[in-house]
Amino acid sequence: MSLLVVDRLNKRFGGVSAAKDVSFSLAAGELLAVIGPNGAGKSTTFGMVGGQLAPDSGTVALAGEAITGLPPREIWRKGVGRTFQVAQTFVSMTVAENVQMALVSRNGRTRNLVADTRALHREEALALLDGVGMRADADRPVSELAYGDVKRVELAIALAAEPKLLLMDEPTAGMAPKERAGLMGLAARLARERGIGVLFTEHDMDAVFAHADRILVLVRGEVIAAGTPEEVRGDERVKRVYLGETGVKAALRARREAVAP
Ligand SMILES: Nc1ncnc2c1ncn2[C@@H]1O[C@H](COP(=O)(O)OP(=O)(O)OP(=O)(O)O)[C@@H](O)[C@H]1O
Repeated sequence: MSLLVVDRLNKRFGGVSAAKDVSFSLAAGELLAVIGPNGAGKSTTFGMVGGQLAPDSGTVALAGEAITGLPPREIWRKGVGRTFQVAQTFVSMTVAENVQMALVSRNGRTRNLVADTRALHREEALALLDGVGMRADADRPVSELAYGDVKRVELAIALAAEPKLLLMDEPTAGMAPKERAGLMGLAARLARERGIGVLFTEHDMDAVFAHADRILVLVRGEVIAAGTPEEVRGDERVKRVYLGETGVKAALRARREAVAP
């Protein structure tokens, strides 16, 4: 059974069709990239899966259960996590405390006493930080970290909720190219190891073609192509409207580098 099934979602904003019969599915442990030019409907599609936006029509099902139009908190409880929202970290707290807060939240305990949090779930938090290569920085305040390291901590925070599905909205935005490849590679490895389905948007085509199992191409709210990186790369319509010849060559190079031993 697919982990996520999105069936004919539609959303209009006034005269603009931001999503037109958008359908796709995603398996556990699979990475699906949603790409397309500015205004293609990527954020709208994410919002309808995450609960921030109610679709005009269509359905979203997670592990066979309808979640269409539920509030974001309810969708989160059912196992849909989101990464890379800046507000997710508390900069005055340490790296470990941030992850501990997420673990407390997952377990549904009260967050009233921050002092208690310092002792709770410490070992589990350290194990998660180990997984993202941030164990050595556990007791530093987040405010001291480099941007790329904050992103790693955010990934650990997202994993603390034990999501079935992770929504990653431009995870590498604002990062240097080398850091981008590292972060996406890490997210891909952890998702596959843990059987987490990942839906991500990304403007960096190198990151998309190197790490996505499948790619969905949106243009003006419509899915114009969907398939493996190889299929999408070879799609004439995609080449014409989006990637262009330069993009296709860059994509080929990124894929070669990612699969090289
Ligand atoms: N709240 C809104 N009110 C009115 N129009 C909106 C709203 N949200 C999105 N739109 C419009 O819907 C279309 C799709 O926007 P969306 O943000 O989903 O695109 P996107 O692919 O995420 O773009 P970007 O890559 O620039 O983030 C655009 O034409 C946009 O102007």
